[in-house]
Amino acid sequence: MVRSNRNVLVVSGPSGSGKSTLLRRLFEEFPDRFGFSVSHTTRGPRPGEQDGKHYHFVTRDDMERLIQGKQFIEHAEFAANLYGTSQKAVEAVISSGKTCVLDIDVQGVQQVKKAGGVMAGAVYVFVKPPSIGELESRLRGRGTETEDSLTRRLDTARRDMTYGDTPGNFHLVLVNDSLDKSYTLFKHFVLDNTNSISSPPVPSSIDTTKPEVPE
Ligand SMILES: Nc1ncnc2c1ncn2[C@@H]1O[C@H](COP(=O)(O)OP(=O)(O)OP(=O)(O)O)[C@@H](O)[C@H]1O
Repeated sequence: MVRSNRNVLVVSGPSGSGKSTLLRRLFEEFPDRFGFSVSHTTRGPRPGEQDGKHYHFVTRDDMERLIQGKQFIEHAEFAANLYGTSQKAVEAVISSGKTCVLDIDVQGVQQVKKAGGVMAGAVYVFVKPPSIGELESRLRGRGTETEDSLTRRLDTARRDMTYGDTPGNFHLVLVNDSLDKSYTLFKHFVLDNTNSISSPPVPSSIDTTKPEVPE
């Protein structure tokens, strides 16, 4: 059951399912209500990137110490660098009066569910494509993938969809078919189910899962 903290919204789903597209619209429409947390990374800053704004830039030693101290709700290694989201970074968004949005992959979801602390009672949304074939054409259309990376993303997507479709893993499973329709459903679900401390999530007509998220 969602117990207390409705100020954290986790959005997950296969790469290319449309998470960024839906969240971009949400942030545009409600700039004061939602915020992303600032991640930590051990990679160096790129030109124009500011510490504390784009990332918290830290050494690997410092980051490993923080991980040992359970300061991170999730972390992962990409291209020989560590990346992660700290409890404090999420708290900072909530303290500013906003719902903190985490756009994370399924592995990240599995980690944050074990994190406790600021994640207790977070709301979980899974965005899925109408089909794997449609996902492939969107990823091709986005123009960001090589044949290799496309094959990897589609393999991962099949696994992610099994996790997303498992009852109890998400409060809302949203099939992103028509973008306007999906955005409207997403927006209403999110507005109804975040920043409201006392009541459990309202099941949506397209919620194929029970409103229960195992810890
Ligand atoms: N409902 C939709 N109908 C058609 N195309 C869509 C829809 N939603 C998103 N797209 C397109 O699909 C592509 C993938 O969307 P997007 O980049 O938002 O996915 P994502 O889940 O954020 O992926 P990643 O995890 O890789 O960042 C984009 O080109 C986007 O414009």
